[in-house]
Amino acid sequence: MTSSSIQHLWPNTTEPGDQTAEQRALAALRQEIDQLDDEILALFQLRLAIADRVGKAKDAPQGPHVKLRPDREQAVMARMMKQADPANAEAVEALWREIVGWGLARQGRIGVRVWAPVEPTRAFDAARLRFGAAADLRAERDPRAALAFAAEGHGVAVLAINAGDPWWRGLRDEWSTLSVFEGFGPSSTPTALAVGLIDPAALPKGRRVVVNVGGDAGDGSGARRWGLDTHHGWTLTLVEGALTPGGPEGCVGAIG
Ligand SMILES: C=C(O[C@@H]1C=C(C(=O)O)C=C[C@H]1O)C(=O)O
Repeated sequence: MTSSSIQHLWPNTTEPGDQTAEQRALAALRQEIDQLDDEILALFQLRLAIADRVGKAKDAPQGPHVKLRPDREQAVMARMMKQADPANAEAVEALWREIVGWGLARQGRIGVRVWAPVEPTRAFDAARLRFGAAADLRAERDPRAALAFAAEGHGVAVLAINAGDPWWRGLRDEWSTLSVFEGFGPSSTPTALAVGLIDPAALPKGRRVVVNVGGDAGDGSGARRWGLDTHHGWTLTLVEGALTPGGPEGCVGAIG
């Protein structure tokens, strides 16, 4: 095929002068996007390199904790959401979760084991949104296997709050090194919790998760409490207020 016949088939793609005003406007906008993409790419790669350096500056994995820092991630997300145009809030949240997820992956990809016997895709989707594409997500059939995975420091577990298996009781005894650091659910009352070997100092600020033996009398402070589950005298509760993780109140984490 000769070049003249190509010009004949696509007459408007040859010379800029042959383009319509609409095509020129479109090309100019795409050029703007290309330039922005170049800037975003340069900044993203710079951010990844800095996340790498942050990882090297941390104690983990020599220490007992995973490199994930929920309090820092909470602060990064809050800063971005405060500045974002409300019309873009959903897009900014999803994108920054990805950005932070890849920042963490620079320090070692995180494994996530999900146990959710009812509506497993819902918990899986929530975990994917929270930890991003960089995370290695897998379903578990047994909550104990997910907890063991987290307790061995390989990654974190996302577990449904399901009366069929009150795994959360174990956070007071055999899994006491693990902390709850995230809640997932359609409302502010979570239906699944994320647990991991999180440095207690790095737990998010906000509502505390409490596992109590022998009912939920409260601590007398009048702090608001939301009961999440009860099983044979054990309760799983959310409490507003700064209880100390590992303290006698039975505080096993925080979900912000
Ligand atoms: C970069 C860090 O490590 C991880 C990655 C983060 C990020 O990319 O912003 C934030 C918290 C950590 O989970 C950090 O701790 O600051």
